[in-house]
Amino acid sequence: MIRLVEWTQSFVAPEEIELQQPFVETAHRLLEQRSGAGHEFLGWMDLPSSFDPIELQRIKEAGQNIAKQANLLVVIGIGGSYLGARAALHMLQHSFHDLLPREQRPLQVVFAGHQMSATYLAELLELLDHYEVAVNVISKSGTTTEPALAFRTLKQYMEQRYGIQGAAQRIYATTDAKRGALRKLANEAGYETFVIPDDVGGRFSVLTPVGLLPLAAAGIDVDALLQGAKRAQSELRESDVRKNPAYTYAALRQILRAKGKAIELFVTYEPALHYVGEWWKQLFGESEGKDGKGLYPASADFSTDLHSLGQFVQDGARTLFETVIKVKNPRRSLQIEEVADDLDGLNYLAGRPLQQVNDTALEATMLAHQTGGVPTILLELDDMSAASLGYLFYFFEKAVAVSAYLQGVNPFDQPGVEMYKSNMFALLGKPGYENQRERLATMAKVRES
Ligand SMILES: O=P(O)(O)OC[C@H]1O[C@](O)(CO)[C@@H](O)[C@@H]1O
Repeated sequence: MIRLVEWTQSFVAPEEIELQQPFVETAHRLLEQRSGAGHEFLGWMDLPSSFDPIELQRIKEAGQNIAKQANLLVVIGIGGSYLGARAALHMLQHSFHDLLPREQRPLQVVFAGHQMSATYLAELLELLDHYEVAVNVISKSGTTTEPALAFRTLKQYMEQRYGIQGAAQRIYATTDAKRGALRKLANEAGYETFVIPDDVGGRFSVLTPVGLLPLAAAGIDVDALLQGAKRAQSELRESDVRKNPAYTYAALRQILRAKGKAIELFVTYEPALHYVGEWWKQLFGESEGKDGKGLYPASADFSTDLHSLGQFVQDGARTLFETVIKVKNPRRSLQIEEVADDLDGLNYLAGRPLQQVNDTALEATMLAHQTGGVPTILLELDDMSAASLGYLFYFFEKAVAVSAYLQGVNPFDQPGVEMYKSNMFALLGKPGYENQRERLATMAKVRES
């Protein structure tokens, strides 16, 4: 479902990949034997094959229930508790889902809690009265400020509108089995709850209820998603770097990093994959960007961004390589028509599928960027189905785990995210952060002087 089609061999020779085999073998063993750094967070590896069928059924039923109760589902979460569902909906639903006639989109999903913008939240609140609303609040820790604040506001809205009991029947909480503020609140309020397993970190949680419940509510085939991931789980077991495309990709990235490429640009030619790029950025950024190491994960939508970033990619600082996703069989096709006057001079393309032009743009760009000193890794995704997306999720999860081990870091922690949070708590005056507040005040004075 994903194939590694080619990479720029003038930058990385096949023998260089083979030389990685002993290191890949070690990384593979660390994963399979569950003995590497962060091994307590390897639950994602078996999720597709070991998902509890009763729990899956409960998720699907809750999804159906949401779709009956509501025509608007507000999904509250951030990072790994947000991006997977958003990526899947954006890729699998109609490109103009929001514009479809009402009867063709029985349930609309919107997101909140993925930032702290008052404008965003206030304008969302303004619209809610026009819909029947349900809420899925998702937080593994239950303490993340952004979703917690959004939920405080939404909970109040729901209770005022539907009453405390009525609101409780329309609020679904996805969180830790036992710990955290959200678990406590959900238990006390009597919400239906779903568990994010202890051994699955946020950015690896798309195939848990975190991703599956909103997707089930939106009518996405979650069985197919899991089936695709299951296929990846069984096909990406091979320890040979030449035979396992996830490992070839991991090795290529690390070789390119060692050659001074500091930025990986995730490129798609299908706008529907835009949020897959956003999901991918968190997966790779949080897993690898630590101990002063890592590739900076960036993303771009081509050919759109060729007309904004293209100049830099072709000709700017030579610190980039690209990972390009080509969709082999996109959802739709469209033929370019011949017109009598040919005023736009495009008749030379008449009779050809528009997709052919898109594919040619991809090829032309790869050649141009290679000439400009930008290596490319080309991945091909079969199609834009739920099964292929499930495969893609698992492919990148496996790749990042091995890549991070090759790089010598723990793929499953994110210590660097904490500093902004604790600084913010100190500046906001949260009890317990008084010392830090003083330190920040001193820093501010030094800056002013
Ligand atoms: O689900 P939670 O615990 O609210 O965390 C959301 C996200 O925030 C982070 O902890 C980073 O701030 C991510 O790792 C995580 O995916």
